[in-house]
Amino acid sequence: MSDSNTIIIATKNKGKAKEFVQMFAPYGVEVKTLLDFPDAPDIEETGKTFAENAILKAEGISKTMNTIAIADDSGLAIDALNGRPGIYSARYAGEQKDDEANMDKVLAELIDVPGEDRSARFHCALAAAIPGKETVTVEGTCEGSILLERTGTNGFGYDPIFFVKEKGVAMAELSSEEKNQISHRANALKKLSGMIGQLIEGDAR
Ligand SMILES: O=c1[nH]c(=O)c2ncn([C@@H]3O[C@H](COP(=O)(O)OP(=O)(O)OP(=O)(O)O)[C@@H](O)[C@H]3O)c2[nH]1
Ligand SMILES: [Mg+2]
Repeated sequence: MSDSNTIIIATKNKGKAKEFVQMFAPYGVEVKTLLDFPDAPDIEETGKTFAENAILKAEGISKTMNTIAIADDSGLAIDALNGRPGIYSARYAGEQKDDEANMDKVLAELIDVPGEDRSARFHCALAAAIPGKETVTVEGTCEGSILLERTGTNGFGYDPIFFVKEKGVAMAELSSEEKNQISHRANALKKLSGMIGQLIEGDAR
């Protein structure tokens, strides 16, 4: 199905796909996503945690495509909203998964919340499913807060309204190289880096 230096990421999200392509490049690994396999099934995200959903997606795709698959389940947890949108981040403003509508909803909900109470963090769970082996799950976070208005044009999702504590700017003001060093996704992937060799298609079988 693919070359030996290829990893399948079980995502249909274009923003995530682009980041994984860049993050795996230093390992000499080519990334394929479900955007390359339009007939891949939609796996229902019925879990109660990021990790449960990542496992459902990784194992679902690994089984149907008979391949190693890594899935990402991620989202934004806002303290003043008791952790919402959390695992519902993609569809927060409705089934259409509209980033602009999702940001508008968050900004409206926080309209009366002052700066010091707008703390938030991105979460990312990655699950790596290898046929015949136990699925491995890792998690990463990125701390920050919710800005009063959109700032910057890079990235995807909620990046324009997320202030990155470590960098002192909006996530959408970071270049992709900068985001991919400090993001929740990058922090999770660092924990998988020791098993990249095993995850390359073909090596584990
Ligand atoms: O500003 C952001 N910067 C990020 O780095 C980021 N990572 C995740 N998110 C949000 O969380 C949802 C994931 O939901 P999710 O894990 O179910 O993915 P998805 O449904 O978009 O695609 P898939 O991977 O399931 O195919 C996404 O749609 C976004 O709204 C992000 N927002
Ligand atoms: Mg999803």
